[in-house]
Amino acid sequence: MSSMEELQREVERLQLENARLKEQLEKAELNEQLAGSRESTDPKPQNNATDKYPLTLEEYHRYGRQMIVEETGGVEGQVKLKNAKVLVIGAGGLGCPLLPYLAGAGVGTIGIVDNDTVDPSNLHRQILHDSYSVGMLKCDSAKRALNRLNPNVNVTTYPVRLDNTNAFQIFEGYNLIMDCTDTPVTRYLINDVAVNLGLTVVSASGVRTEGQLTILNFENMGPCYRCFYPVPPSPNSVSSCQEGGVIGPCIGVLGVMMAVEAMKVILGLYSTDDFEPFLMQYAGFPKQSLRTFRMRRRKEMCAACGTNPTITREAIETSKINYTEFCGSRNYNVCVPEERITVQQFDNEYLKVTSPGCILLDVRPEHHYQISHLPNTYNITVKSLRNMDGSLDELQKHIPSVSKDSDIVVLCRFGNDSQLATRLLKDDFGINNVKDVQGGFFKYIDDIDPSIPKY
Ligand SMILES: Nc1ncnc2c1ncn2[C@@H]1O[C@H](COP(=O)(O)OP(=O)(O)OP(=O)(O)O)[C@@H](O)[C@H]1O
Ligand SMILES: [Zn+2]
Repeated sequence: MSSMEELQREVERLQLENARLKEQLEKAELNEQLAGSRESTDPKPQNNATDKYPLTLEEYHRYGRQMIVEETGGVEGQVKLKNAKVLVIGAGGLGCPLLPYLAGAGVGTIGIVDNDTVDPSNLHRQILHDSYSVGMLKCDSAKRALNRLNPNVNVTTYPVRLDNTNAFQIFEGYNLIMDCTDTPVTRYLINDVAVNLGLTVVSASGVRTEGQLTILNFENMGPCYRCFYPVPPSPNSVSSCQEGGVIGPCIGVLGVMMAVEAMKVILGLYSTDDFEPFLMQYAGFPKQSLRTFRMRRRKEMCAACGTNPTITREAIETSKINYTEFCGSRNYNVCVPEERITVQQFDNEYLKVTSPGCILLDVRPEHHYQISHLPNTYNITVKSLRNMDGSLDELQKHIPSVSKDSDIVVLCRFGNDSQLATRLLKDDFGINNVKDVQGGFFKYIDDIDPSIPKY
């Protein structure tokens, strides 16, 4: 392990320790407050739970509307919710709508894992946070909101990145895991740790206008994530919210559906006899639709939950299982340094002076281009370029002046797609003088002209 990794581990260990100590302090303070208020105002508390009434009067009042729904099992169900310990990983697009419904329903203990801080671009969908929590740890912001919603709930925060070394320690003590994260790397890790500990996982994901939801390793007998996806998706096919965008209420619906499934698991509405593995797919656009597919049972050969598992606790904790390697990463670095220019060079050599015959090509999707773009640029996406199969005639339909001798500078959002486009233009179209702008349009905005809108 490099010294940087060691330092990172140490920082995470201390953050965990810090979270635990803060928790203890808060509990001690709360107990002191309660003792004080009992002494002064209520020497003989009337509303404590008893054998006859297992909930406090306040709890009967608070949860009355859901207790009278027959499916919840009334008071018995409410006690199950109170005793439940649910760990939510990710307080983002899924975690934000999920968490208040868990707290509101009276789930007694909620753990939240997230190392990220609130960014203004999160707020259209991560509505547990608000404009005043920008810059705060999402864990702290979420905890503050949940405490206000329902002070009966015990909220523990883990402001760390979940990884091979801390996952078992964090999961132990919880009876249900909610996967609200956004990358295959973390999904496989959560699955494998949950399988090893025999924990059920409610898992969802979504991007743009759609998403999906399932229950994994139900009661340690249902199929796991690896039964469904033994090999990870190609890194090029995985799109994040940052790249693909996301509609707030569409991902919100999935977070809320996760809360429904969590309640059903806790209340015992699924049993090992009748649980049928499923995958629910939701689309918000153009018409809202919800389809549920029946899935296969556990795979005997599954590396995690099968009869001879290779993904053991030891293999995970000693990092024999390398999730980043397993899931792979995109190879964008397809241009050599001579094919790349900095945003300063771009500004000085191409924008400030008129270089005759030079073509500026922005390869972002059209609706991105419409939000903001530089003057005198053409807009053709990488996909469209690829579909032209290297035909200069096709390219001339969009850029009439283009020839094999043209001078082309390519620009995209972050400087990844522009490299792919540079390769296509040089290798497939045979245009010799093509350069890509490192860091893309956003780096240009950051370093040269911050008055242009960024999204
Ligand atoms: N391994 C992990 N450990 C802790 N938190 C994680 C881990 N993986 C993902 N998360 C958290 O899960 C949340 C996922 O939220 P979401 O998918 O809405 O994306 P985001 O990262 O908040 O936003 P954007 O993709 O727009 O930058 C994030 O808050 C992220 O920090
Ligand atoms: Zn499996």
